[in-house]
Order: sequence, then C-alpha cells, then structure tokens
Amino acid sequence: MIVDTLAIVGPGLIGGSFSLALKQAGAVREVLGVGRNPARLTVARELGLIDRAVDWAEAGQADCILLALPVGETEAVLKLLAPHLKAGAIVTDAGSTKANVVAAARAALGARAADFVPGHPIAGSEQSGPGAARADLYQGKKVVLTPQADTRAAALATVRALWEAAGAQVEMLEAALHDRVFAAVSHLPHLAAFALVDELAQRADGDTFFRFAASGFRDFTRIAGSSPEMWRDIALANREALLTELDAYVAALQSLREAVAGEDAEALLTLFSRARNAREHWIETQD
Ligand SMILES: NC(=O)c1ccc[n+]([C@@H]2O[C@H](COP(=O)([O-])OP(=O)(O)OC[C@H]3O[C@@H](n4cnc5c(N)ncnc54)[C@H](O)[C@@H]3O)[C@@H](O)[C@H]2O)c1
Ligand SMILES: O=C(O)C(=O)C[C@]1(C(=O)O)C=C[C@@H](O)C=C1
Repeated sequence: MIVDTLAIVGPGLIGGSFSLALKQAGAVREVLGVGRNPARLTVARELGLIDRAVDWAEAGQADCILLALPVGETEAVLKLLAPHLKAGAIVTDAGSTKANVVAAARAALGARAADFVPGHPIAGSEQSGPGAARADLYQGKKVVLTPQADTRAAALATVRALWEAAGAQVEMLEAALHDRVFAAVSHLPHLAAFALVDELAQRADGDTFFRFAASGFRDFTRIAGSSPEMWRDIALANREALLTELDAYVAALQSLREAVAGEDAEALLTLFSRARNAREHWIETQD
C-alpha cells in the first residue's frame, strides 16, 4: 500500500484509469471522487473507479489528491480544496500543460504549494469520461513530473511511486521545456486534425468528401474526436509555445505548397524521404 486514501477530482479517462491501475496493484485502499457532474460520479462509482463520491471538505482529508480535469479549472479547484487540506496531504495533477498548472498551484495553495507535484501522463486517447477508463492505460507509458525547487521530496517520491505502481516510467522535465516539447508533439497535431476536419465539414458539399474519406483520413484525424473542452484549455494555457509551433508548421506547409505549385519533384521527394526516415527512426527507438 502506497497511500491509504486517494481522492480524484474529475474521475474520467485519466483519473479513472489511475484509480483502476492503483487498485489492481494494491497501492491504495480507498478512492474518493469529487466532480461537478453528479451523474458522471455515479457512473464512476458503478464502474468501480471510485468507492465514494465526496465533497471538497472530505477530499481534502485524503492522503493524496489527483486533479484530472481540464487544465483551465486547476486554480479554481485548488482554491476550493485549499481550506480543507489536511497536514501532509499531497496534491498532484495529470494536466497536459505544466507552467500554467504550477502558477495555479502557487496562487491557490501559497506555502502548501510545496506539497503539489505537477505531473502529466503521456498516455490517453480521443475518448473521454469515466466509461473510457482502463486499468492498463499507463502500462509501459511515460509520465513526466515537473517538480519545483521547493517541492517536498517526500511528496515527489510518493507520486513517483504511485505512477510506477500504475505501470508507468517516470521522467522529470523542467515545466517550460515540457510545455515546448508537448506543444510540438501533441498540441499542434491536435490542432491540425481539428482544423482539417472542420475545414471539410464547413464546405457546402462536405458530405461528398467525408463519404470517400478512408484509413489515411481516419488515422490523421482520430485525435479530432478528443474532448473540445480539454483542448480549448490546453490551447489557451500553452498559447505562446503553441503559437511558435503553429508558425513553424504553417511555414513548412507553405514551402510544401511552393514545391507543389512549382512542380519541384526533387524538393517533394527530398522532404517526403527525410520525413519517412525520421518517422521510421522514431518508431524503432520507441521503448
Ligand atoms: N485524454 C488524454 O489523452 C489525456 C492524456 C494526458 C493528460 N490528459 C489531461 O488529463 C486531464 C483530464 O482529461 P480526461 O481525458 O480524463 O478528461 P475527461 O473528460 O475524461 O475527465 C475529466 C473530468 O473532469 C470533470 N470536471 C471538469 N471540470 C471540473 C470541475 N471544475 N470540478 C470537478 N470536476 C470537473 C468532468 O466532469 C470529467 O468527468 C486534462 O487536464 C487533460 O489535459 C488527458
Ligand atoms: O492518443 C491520444 O489520443 C492522445 O491524444 C494522447 C495524448 C497525445 O497527444 O499523445 C494527448 C494529450 C496528452 O496530454 C497526452 C497524450
């Protein structure tokens, strides 16, 4: 047993999967759930993601509290929790952006921010809600923690142990670097997929195009099935890094456009070959 009681704020895909994995590993005795949607909390209890739905006061008495809700909600939720936090309680999160979450923890928790361990599991899917939770979601996947200079060592060690019990490999990154990296490899691809699907859907004759779209379109746009609320918050929270990546991608598309317009077969072949090699290398080096 790593912690006796764990409270999950927002037991959906990410929080629910954390709970299932820890229960399966025998790492936690009781899981409490807090949320804004009572019907979803009932589903979370029926699916065994949480043992009981509780209020903020009771959640604050848990040994560890995981925030697993859209990143834009972090500060407001921590402010609701702060007056109830018992001595020694550890707070952590699973948000896809880290600098804004660190700032929110400082603003809402004051000195207790030392008990906050910022985290991000690099695992998920386009599905959301309690019904999408799976005990094996984190098996063999990375989790990035972005501890601050004043993060309590014991809190960091406990959160690391919990993720490892859930099957994940823990890595540390500085929060700003985390946000730059994920702007490029996660946030930009989601925006590109949302943009492509929406652009086609807005056409008067869009149905004709969707009717013939096949596996290439399906693979490229799977992530456009993701939670709009979650991605609105990520785009706003990681605005600066995302703007840099959008500019780089637009420039890359622009040079591809020029190669197509100028019938520059050599440039197209060079770029496609380079990209294919890079992707093959990435796939081979995936652990
Ligand atoms: N989906 C992914 O692939 C993925 C991967 C890694 C990290 N994340 C991050 O994990 C977090 C949760 O994502 P998810 O996919 O589990 O979403 P989800 O929609 O499955 O679950 C989020 C839950 O939070 C609840 N919620 C929303 N606002 C709330 C509030 N103010 N108070 C209490 N509960 C509230 C919702 O009712 C919902 O049940 C997000 O920050 C997301 O960026 C997601
Ligand atoms: O597989 C997916 O559907 C995901 O979107 C997972 C994904 C990703 O971009 O890889 C999405 C957001 C997260 O913060 C972490 C993982």
